[in-house]
Amino acid sequence: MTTRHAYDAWAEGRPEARISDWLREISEPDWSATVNHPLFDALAEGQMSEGDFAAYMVQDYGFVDPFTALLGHAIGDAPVMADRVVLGQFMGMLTSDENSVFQRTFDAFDVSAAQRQAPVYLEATQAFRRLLDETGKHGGYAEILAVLVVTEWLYLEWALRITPVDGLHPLMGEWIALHDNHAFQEFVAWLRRRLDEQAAGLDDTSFTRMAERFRETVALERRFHDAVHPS
Ligand SMILES: Cc1ncc(CN)c(N)n1
Repeated sequence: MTTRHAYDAWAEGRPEARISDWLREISEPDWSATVNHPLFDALAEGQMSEGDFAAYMVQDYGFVDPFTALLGHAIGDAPVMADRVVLGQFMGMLTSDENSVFQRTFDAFDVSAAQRQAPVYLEATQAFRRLLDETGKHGGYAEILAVLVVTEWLYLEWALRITPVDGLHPLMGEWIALHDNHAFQEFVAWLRRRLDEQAAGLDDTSFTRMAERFRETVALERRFHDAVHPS
């Protein structure tokens, strides 16, 4: 199911076939369960308490830390300067605008020093941290791109799906806007294009490993959001 042979069979008769579309399709039902997660509806509808939002952001900062390191690996492993430029620009946004939303959320919602310095991470957060760490250290560029495509494309999709209510807390609005803007859409389109190109050149074993990493990341996204927003 995750082999190049399976992809070739899927692509036959589809002139517009893209590896990233196939990866997404073989990651169902976890993909749609994450995009349509009730956490994002609660967030957009103003139904999420400030405490729950802060708790989600504490767990998500536990994701963002090794995610930033993963992006560093991507910049280092990229085959060309043009990729380093795009990834470096995203790194700039992540470590400035996005980091600032976390810090201001922790300040605004009185997240304690203990929770900031030594947070207790849920099992799902710990599993995600391990995946990001392992992929950065051992995965190689195509596998790293597979993880980045999942994490960013999923966040773009839920952000495009929801409509924030008027009067939403400004920090919640900022969190949504970070994932629903033109520059982010362009970045996700670029990530998908580069994954399609890199995956096309992989040998069969690396191709399967990349596809499994993609599916594993989608499954972890679902698990993470189920854990931070149990229904
Ligand atoms: C768990 C998770 N996945 C993805 C994203 C978007 N970078 C995020 N902030 N958190």
